[in-house]
Amino acid sequence: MAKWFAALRTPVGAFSAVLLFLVLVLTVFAPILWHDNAFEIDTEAIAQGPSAAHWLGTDDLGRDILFRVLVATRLSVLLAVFATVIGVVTGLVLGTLPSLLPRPAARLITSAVNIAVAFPGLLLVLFFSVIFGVGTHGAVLAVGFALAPAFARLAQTLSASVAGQDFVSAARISGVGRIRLLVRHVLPNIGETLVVNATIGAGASLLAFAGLSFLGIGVQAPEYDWGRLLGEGLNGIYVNPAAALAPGVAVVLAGLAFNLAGETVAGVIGVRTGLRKLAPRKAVPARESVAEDRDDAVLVVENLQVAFPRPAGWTVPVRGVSFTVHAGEAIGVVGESGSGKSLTGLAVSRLVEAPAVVTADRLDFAGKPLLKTPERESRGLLGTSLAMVFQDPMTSFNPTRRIGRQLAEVAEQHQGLPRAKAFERAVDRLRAVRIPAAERRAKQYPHEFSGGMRQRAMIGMGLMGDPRLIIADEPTTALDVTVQRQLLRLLARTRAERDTAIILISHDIAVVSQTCERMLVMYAGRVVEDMPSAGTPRHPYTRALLAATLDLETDRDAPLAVIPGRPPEPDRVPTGCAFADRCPAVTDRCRLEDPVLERVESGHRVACWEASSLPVKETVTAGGAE
Ligand SMILES: Nc1ncnc2c1ncn2[C@@H]1O[C@H](COP(=O)(O)OP(=O)(O)OP(=O)(O)O)[C@@H](O)[C@H]1O
Repeated sequence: MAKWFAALRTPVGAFSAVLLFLVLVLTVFAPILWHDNAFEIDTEAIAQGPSAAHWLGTDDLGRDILFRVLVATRLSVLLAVFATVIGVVTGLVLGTLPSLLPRPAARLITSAVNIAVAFPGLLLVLFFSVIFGVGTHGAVLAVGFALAPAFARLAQTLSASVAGQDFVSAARISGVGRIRLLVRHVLPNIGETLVVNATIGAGASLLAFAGLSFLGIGVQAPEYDWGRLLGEGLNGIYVNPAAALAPGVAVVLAGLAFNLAGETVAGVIGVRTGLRKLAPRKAVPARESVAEDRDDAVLVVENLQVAFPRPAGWTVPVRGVSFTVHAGEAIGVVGESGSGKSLTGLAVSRLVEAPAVVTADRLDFAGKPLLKTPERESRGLLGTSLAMVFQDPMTSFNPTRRIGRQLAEVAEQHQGLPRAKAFERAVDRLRAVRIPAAERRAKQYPHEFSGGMRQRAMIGMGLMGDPRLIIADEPTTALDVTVQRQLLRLLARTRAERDTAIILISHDIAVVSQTCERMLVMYAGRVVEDMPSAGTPRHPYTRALLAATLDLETDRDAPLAVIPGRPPEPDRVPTGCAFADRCPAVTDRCRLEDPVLERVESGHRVACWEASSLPVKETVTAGGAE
């Protein structure tokens, strides 16, 4: 509810609410209050301009234009609403039927919808008007059915995206029928987006009605809506321009009310129809101590924050991260899901897009301050000197283009190599990452590669330039253990041969400690420990993470160690240390003050007030210190 109040306090939200309220009040009360005034004929004042008696003048029969415009609100709005309901229901049926019908019938419907979507809306309205006949009923059906294809396409796309989700597959496997699947699992998940689009569709149908009535094929006399009034007003525009302007303004304001209301609802429920620029949140949690800075630093990050706008304020999933990566160094970033590991990697690579806001006191890559360098220049630098390897090797490549060409594109773009030379280099890089029969493989599509080969090709793509840093975000999660090893070995070899630095983001603290000499432990958007992989952890969270890791020496009969509780959501981080609620060593100070990341010994920083008082050798587990 707070979100709705917050949305109503924004200028767009407040304006749309007031406008919509006015339109609804007029829809209900205008015909009751002013019906007689609107029909009263004043033979003394036929086709006159504005006067004290008739503020917007009179029509050919001497009827008051202002009252007629106000009374016409009901018919205009109701017609638009009816047509929208017809459009949404028909669209929903057409959009969801393909998932229920046998394949040939489904294809027929999908093709029909695709063809209908290709026609301009106005043409469809005119086409259906001819079929359903001139008049109010014909116009409602015409506008309604003309809206349907767009809704059908939207419903199809939305249901297809939901149908691919694991919970739908799980329901299907457990034997849930198609109709139940649709009603219970698919529709509830697409309802919000459809409602938002329906609100916006109502604005469009209001305009369509005005157009039809204006052309004389919509509402017929003696009934009248804004479109008819507009048509009549235009006949005498030189005598009384207000007679045409007033219904025109009414159409625009009511359309605006529907569209802005849709925009506001979309903002609250998270369906964005446009970007809003907001200033980043100011509040910064306790600054971490400044990162070490040596001559060979490839990346220096100081007080990095990533914030996302929400209707009720800002959520800051990365809250002031500082670290340095030196040439040839391998750093692991570990932490539970949602701790901000990936966002940190993406922010460093400048891949976090608006409306998110990335700020940092310092974000230097290869000596260049990325946040102050013009985008073109920083793109060029990152394109040749930074490589990213993502978790899902299938989505890392464009499925419609051959692997070799995708690699070659990097050299064409950033090094200006001609097409043939760039392709040669691509083959050479594929060979360097041990892709067998590289020349043949370069001509294949991503789906012809195995998962491990795709990841190696991704590293190959990074090697098209001369990377000084490779950021690998969970690169081995989707791979089996043997392929995982090969990939980690390839990263290690690349690092040794080229002095490339590596940031390995992973859930798996064991993989990180084997591959990297240093690790950053992240919790709730901050680095809580920065330590040598072979060192002894000081932070209770790192200790608990290690205790919860299984290895061959783990006692199979003992209960599994777990960290009690859950990390806080980014917009509900408590005051003080974010780990306090789950920490066995918590003190009053922890709940009040956020600990600063401080050096405890050379190359080891910890953000914990109790780090120095905890015995160094102890392992902290779920139940507390042992
Ligand atoms: N585009 C976004 N808009 C809003 N919040 C986001 C967005 N992307 C990420 N977040 C939030 O930021 C937080 C950190 O996300 P991030 O992906 O960095 O976590 P992570 O530590 O990499 O987790 P995982 O290991 O599951 O990938 C999460 O709570 C996530 O919901």
